[in-house]
Amino acid sequence: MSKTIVELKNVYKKYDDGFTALKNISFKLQEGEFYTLLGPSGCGKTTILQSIAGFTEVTSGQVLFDGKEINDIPANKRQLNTVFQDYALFPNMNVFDNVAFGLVVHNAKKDEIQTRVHDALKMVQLEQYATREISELSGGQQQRIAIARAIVNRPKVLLLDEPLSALDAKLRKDMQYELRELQQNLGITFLFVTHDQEEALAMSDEIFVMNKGEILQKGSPVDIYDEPINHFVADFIGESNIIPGKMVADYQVAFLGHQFECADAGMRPNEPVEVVIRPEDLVITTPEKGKLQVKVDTQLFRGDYYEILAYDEAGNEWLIHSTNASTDDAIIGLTFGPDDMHIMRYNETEAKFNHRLESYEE
Ligand SMILES: Nc1ncnc2c1ncn2[C@@H]1O[C@H](COP(=O)(O)OP(=O)(O)OP(=O)(O)O)[C@@H](O)[C@H]1O
Repeated sequence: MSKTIVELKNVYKKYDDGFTALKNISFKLQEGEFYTLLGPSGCGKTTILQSIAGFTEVTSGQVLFDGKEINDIPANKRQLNTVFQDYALFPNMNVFDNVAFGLVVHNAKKDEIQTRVHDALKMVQLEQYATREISELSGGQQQRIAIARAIVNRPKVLLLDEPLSALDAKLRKDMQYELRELQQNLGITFLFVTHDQEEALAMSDEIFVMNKGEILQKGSPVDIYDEPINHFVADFIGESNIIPGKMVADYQVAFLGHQFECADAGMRPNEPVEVVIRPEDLVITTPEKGKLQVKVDTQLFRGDYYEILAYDEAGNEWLIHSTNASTDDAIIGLTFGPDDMHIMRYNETEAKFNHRLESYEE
């Protein structure tokens, strides 16, 4: 049974100018797991990290570490470390001295510093770079040194604020693999911040989706992708077609003048809903065989699939991923199964959504 290492209970943060950056944030981080705070710019991700790190005071609520409240414990006494977006390395020190810095400050013994710096550099595969100057390293190597510097103190929790955002696309992908592997090898809890949904889906055990100072949904990448709680989450996580409809009865939804069997239940008869269908779940067929007919507008070749943009008669936009090209202006049929549709209730909270899901899955 894993243990809770960090917990936020009903945390609010109001800045001096009166702006409320965090509204009633509660979550638990278990030991050894990889968590991601995901949301658009300005939603409060960094403010959460700073509240845990001790760089900002919360206005109300509790921050707990290992079961004890740490609201009044200064940042340098907290058993965690932060990796910043700009790495914050010391340019006038070499790699060894950068990584050793935290240990030197804590008056560690010389041979212990040697061993621990060596171990940390080995972890990030840069042990042969100890005497290099920071300016002689690539962006990816500097990133790894920043991580080595953070793990040398063997923190129980590592906070990472958009640590990959300065890297180019290819290196960023490589570093995603490396970071995930490093986290698994170290067994440290990672709390990672990003506004990149692909990065969050690829790396995390659990994602907290945020918007405007609130956590809208918590869950595994698969849960969040397959069962988004509302329009914002469905739209923010991956691409989706979101069509207004109504729930006729349990497992029966209607939209665009047709009724379809679906996999959702627990709503009022005729309740207005939104139907989410992911572009990769739509299959193109002839207009006669299709459950819906749409007219192709444009298409883009994306390497391993075509991204096809089409419109239905009501003017709704449909995004379709297909391995076959289509023809501009062609009328095509679309098919999809009951499990390819996810039904969202307007204004449903995460707690109510989970309760509804449990009630009909039992
Ligand atoms: N010192 C401050 N005083 C007033 N408002 C602040 C202060 N620091 C941050 N904010 C505001 O709080 C909100 C949340 O900021 P935060 O940096 O946590 O967002 P974020 O999700 O990390 O954004 P980004 O992805 O752009 O880094 C923003 O609207 C920001 O303008």
